[in-house]
Amino acid sequence: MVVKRAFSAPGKALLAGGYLVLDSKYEAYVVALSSRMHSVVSFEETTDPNTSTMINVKSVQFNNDQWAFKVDKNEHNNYTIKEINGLQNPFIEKTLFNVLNYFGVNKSYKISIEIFSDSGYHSQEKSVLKMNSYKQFHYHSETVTKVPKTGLGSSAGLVTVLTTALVSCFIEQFQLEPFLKIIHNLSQVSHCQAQGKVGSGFDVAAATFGSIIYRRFQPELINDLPKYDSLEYKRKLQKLIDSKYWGYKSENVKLPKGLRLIMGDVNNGSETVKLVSRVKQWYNKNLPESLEIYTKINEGNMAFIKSLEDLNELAAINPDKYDKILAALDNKEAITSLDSSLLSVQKAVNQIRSNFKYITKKSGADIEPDVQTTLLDNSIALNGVLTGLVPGAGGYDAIALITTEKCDIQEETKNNKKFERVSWLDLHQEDYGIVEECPTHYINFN
Ligand SMILES: Nc1ncnc2c1ncn2[C@@H]1O[C@H](COP(=O)(O)OP(=O)(O)O)[C@@H](O)[C@H]1O
Ligand SMILES: C[C@@](O)(CCOP(=O)(O)OP(=O)(O)O)CC(=O)O
Repeated sequence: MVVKRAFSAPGKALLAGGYLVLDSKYEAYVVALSSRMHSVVSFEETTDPNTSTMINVKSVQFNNDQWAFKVDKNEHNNYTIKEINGLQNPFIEKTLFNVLNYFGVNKSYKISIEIFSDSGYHSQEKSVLKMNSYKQFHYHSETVTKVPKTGLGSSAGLVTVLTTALVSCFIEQFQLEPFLKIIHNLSQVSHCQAQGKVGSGFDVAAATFGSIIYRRFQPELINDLPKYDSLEYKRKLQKLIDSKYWGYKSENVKLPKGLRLIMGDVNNGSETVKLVSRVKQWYNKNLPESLEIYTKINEGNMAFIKSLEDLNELAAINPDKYDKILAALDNKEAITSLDSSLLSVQKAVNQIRSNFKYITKKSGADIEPDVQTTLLDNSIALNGVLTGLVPGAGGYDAIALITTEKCDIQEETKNNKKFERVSWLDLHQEDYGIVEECPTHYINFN
């Protein structure tokens, strides 16, 4: 019998906690985005148990990209994954490798997985929009590695949603909720291995759990895994996923009512690795001053989180007052007349930005370069914009704004030279991480 299921997982924007989140003593504020990665999986047991499991993965939006993986066992009875045409996609390969070794499945399967990605992840230039009554996706004429990315975390979304699809094949009567932790832990392992580095993992955590306050796991958990082809790999992986203490925090949050996130895509290509290494170098060479700067940024991050909580509370206990202060923001009345919790958000962001500006000057890492400062300052002056910052590692890639829901940024910035480099992405913050979707919503796109 062929079983078909579908899942999706969101993209991310790290609003507070960039760089600091690499150290587990600091917390970060991560927003999940409405741009999602989707996987539709069909699986069946093969009638001949001696045939190898075959897993086909298709990403039709990217010039019909597809990979065919044959699953075999090595001399230690661990699973090996080989793309039979020599095609590369480390994110898919590592995901299959870890899920199969974790479950140690004994039967043979035929598994087909289709990947779809929402438009926010990639530049839509030279693409064609196809749709059915439920969903719409952009189709590109190039393979996935050739289409410019916007930096919303396509690989983290891919790994998370693919892990979910595979886990659903190997657990009878699979439901998401009880298995979210296993999915998260497996996805972190595969994503780090495919990236060749252990980052903070905030992107995989947001893909799994949605908008969260995040504190990382210890990188040694993943770094200490033995070599892929070793006798120990499977057992150590199972132990790591099931019984090691990970210690990460993923506490669900949402932006206050009436406020929304707007992402502006400025430039292609992320420089995260280079930026992180420059900041680390600066940090280590400049102790204890660098610690003081981090402490000030962390105070700003915590004040940012607290002021958003205060706004959530105000919206609940005094909705009339709350609506009035948001209305004031829409008309950009004198800033001083705004409520103290709105001012607190702005003050917290200023504290974060000014200290990152300092690091930018001292370290040579362009976290908030001058062009981005100008763009942010111009954006913050617009009606309905509460605050803005460079998300994640910063750099020239993107800006993130918190605005009122009424704010029509497209209209306000239309034909304005100050904003000619920005494309406002059509997305919003989303509470949820992985969700189950209906497989019939992914057919007959025209
Ligand atoms: N829709 C997709 N289908 C197949 N692979 C994808 C898709 N989206 C992303 N990937 C994989 O993720 C890689 C991009 O990951 P990465 O460089 O980490 O970018 P991002 O910052 O968007 O996560 C691609 O080269 C590809 O291997
Ligand atoms: C510096 C960081 O704390 C944040 C980087 O955030 P981005 O959103 O810029 O990341 P990428 O999508 O991986 O390029 C590194 C980390 O947390 O791993």
